[in-house]
Amino acid sequence: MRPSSIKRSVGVDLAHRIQKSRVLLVGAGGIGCELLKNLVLTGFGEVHIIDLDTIDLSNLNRQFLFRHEHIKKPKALVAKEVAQKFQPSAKLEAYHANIMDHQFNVDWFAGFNIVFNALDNISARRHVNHMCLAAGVPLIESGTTGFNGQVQVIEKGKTECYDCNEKETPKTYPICTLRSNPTQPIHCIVWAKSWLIPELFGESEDESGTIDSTEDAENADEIQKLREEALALKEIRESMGSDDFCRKVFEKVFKVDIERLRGMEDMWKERQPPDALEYDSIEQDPALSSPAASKEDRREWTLKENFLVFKDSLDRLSKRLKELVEKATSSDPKPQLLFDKDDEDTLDFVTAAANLRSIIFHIPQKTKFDTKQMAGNIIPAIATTNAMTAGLCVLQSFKVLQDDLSQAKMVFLERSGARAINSDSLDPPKPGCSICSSAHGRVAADQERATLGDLVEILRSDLEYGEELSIVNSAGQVIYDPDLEENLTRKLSEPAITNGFSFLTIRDEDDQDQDPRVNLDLFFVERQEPASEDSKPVTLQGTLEIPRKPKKKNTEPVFEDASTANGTSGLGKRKRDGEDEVMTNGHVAKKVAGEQANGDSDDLIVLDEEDSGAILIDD
Ligand SMILES: Nc1ncnc2c1ncn2[C@@H]1O[C@H](COP(=O)(O)OP(=O)(O)OP(=O)(O)O)[C@@H](O)[C@H]1O
Ligand SMILES: [Zn+2]
Repeated sequence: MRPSSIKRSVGVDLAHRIQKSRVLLVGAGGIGCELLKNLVLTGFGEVHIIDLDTIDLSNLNRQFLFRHEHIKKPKALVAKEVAQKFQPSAKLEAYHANIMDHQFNVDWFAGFNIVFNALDNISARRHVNHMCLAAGVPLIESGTTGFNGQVQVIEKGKTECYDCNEKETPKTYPICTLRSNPTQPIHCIVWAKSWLIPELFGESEDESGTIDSTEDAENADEIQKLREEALALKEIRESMGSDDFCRKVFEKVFKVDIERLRGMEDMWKERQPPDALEYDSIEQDPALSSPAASKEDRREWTLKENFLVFKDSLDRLSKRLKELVEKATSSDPKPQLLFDKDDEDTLDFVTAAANLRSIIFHIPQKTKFDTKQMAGNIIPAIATTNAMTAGLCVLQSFKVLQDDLSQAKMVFLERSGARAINSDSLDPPKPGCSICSSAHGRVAADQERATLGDLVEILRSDLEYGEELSIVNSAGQVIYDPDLEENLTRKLSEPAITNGFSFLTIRDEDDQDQDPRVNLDLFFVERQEPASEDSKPVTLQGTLEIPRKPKKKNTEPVFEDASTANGTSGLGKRKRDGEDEVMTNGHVAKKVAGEQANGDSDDLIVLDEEDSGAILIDD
């Protein structure tokens, strides 16, 4: 749009504010491409775009800034280049990087007037939420799932933050369902994707500690058997590349392991026992078929076709791993192949292996197309939902630029209700939210010298903390408390201490009658004044006020909402947690002394750790 048209549409004052603003767009995917186009055409003065990914064929149907010739190029750079053509005078900056890198520190965030989130995972969203709160920059958060979309305006101290409401936890499946007693196609798909592929081409569960027999006494025997099976597969893995590798794998997972399960008669009182497969009889079946069936992704494959695709994809993956191993030097991490829905070899392998297992357990098979959706946790992305959501983000940003938060809304897009677009008033911050009720400060630390002890000293001398304080890093690990003094001499630059120079949370553990302070999140930044010889290794930057913890809950709204709440939204506001439990960045803190704390393993396989749009399939 020409500047004169923008002025006519939104008025001179807002047009001026838009033109003067410097905004950050995080994510150049489905929503991000639409949003960048909107921002540029609306006349936003300066737009910075960040995305860590490169363009994939599957992005082209909706991420309209990208074309075939851009495949494998960085999304952020191409998005900038293409959007620049819409508005040659726009000032655009692109970063092919992870927004969670420590170079994008709180001072960098503070340089923007508004941040727009167009992300696809919870951890990056939470990170940007936290940085924006600390930097005091308004955030427009958005997301879509199929036909549903949501836009939320977040401002420190005025509205709920992204973390005020608990997020859905990822779907997990008990190990025994996956490994011994599958009853649904998804169980076989997750077995192939999250167990068989890692066992053959990645880190085996024995190395990663996925199975823990001590956790579950009832299933201890069965879990011990599963561990023995995994060890036997590890031995077979040694023969990768040999002529009989495929036969050995097949006979192990589709015959020997199945016969053992079939022998456990108690398990099959209520359902048909599994039927092991015979390699030779399938191979000798004269039925006309070939691995070319893998090209037919909408049709169910026959037993023989699954067998041939299994053999062929196992061979392709074995060759790929061999090449990686040959290229790797001794200092490189151990090469491995991981499942990726856009990687044909792993998708063929998962489809065929899952179907063979389904045949064994008398479970319906799935086509390659369906397997891709299920294994990739995909809900089809709808271009129109992304476009409408991106438009709503810009409309909400106008309220922020006009300092008129009382007019800003939580907006929902949905297809099922009476109206496609519904809105709700913004709620004030949740008093129990550990992210937005914290105080935020900045700290500079000399990478070479600064120790945890230096930081503790500054907290006591400059901020008058008492003895009872604890420090938790951004991974949720307690790195200091009065009983954990051994870390005091360790450098802040150690990953196990500061977890990548992100931020540390200081907790005042004094009793209630001592008027303890709220949690303090200290974000690492560059030193403002140049370091001199006598400058301390750790220095607090800027002024810092740390409020005292409220004596009783205060649920009064911070600002009045002038509008009437719209009750027609089927989505409604997100579930409230209503809990006061002190959590750090969503994790209950674990202590770290000496080496990095051991990750607690449980007897569940996580279907997808980070995904925000997981399909919900009941176990
Ligand atoms: N930590 C991060 N830093 C920078 N960009 C990120 C980060 N996490 C995710 N992104 C980007 O956010 C964008 C989200 O876009 P979208 O939801 O359309 O996902 P997609 O990966 O492009 O598509 P799909 O997942 O449907 O194949 C992606 O381009 C992704 O690379
Ligand atoms: Zn909050």
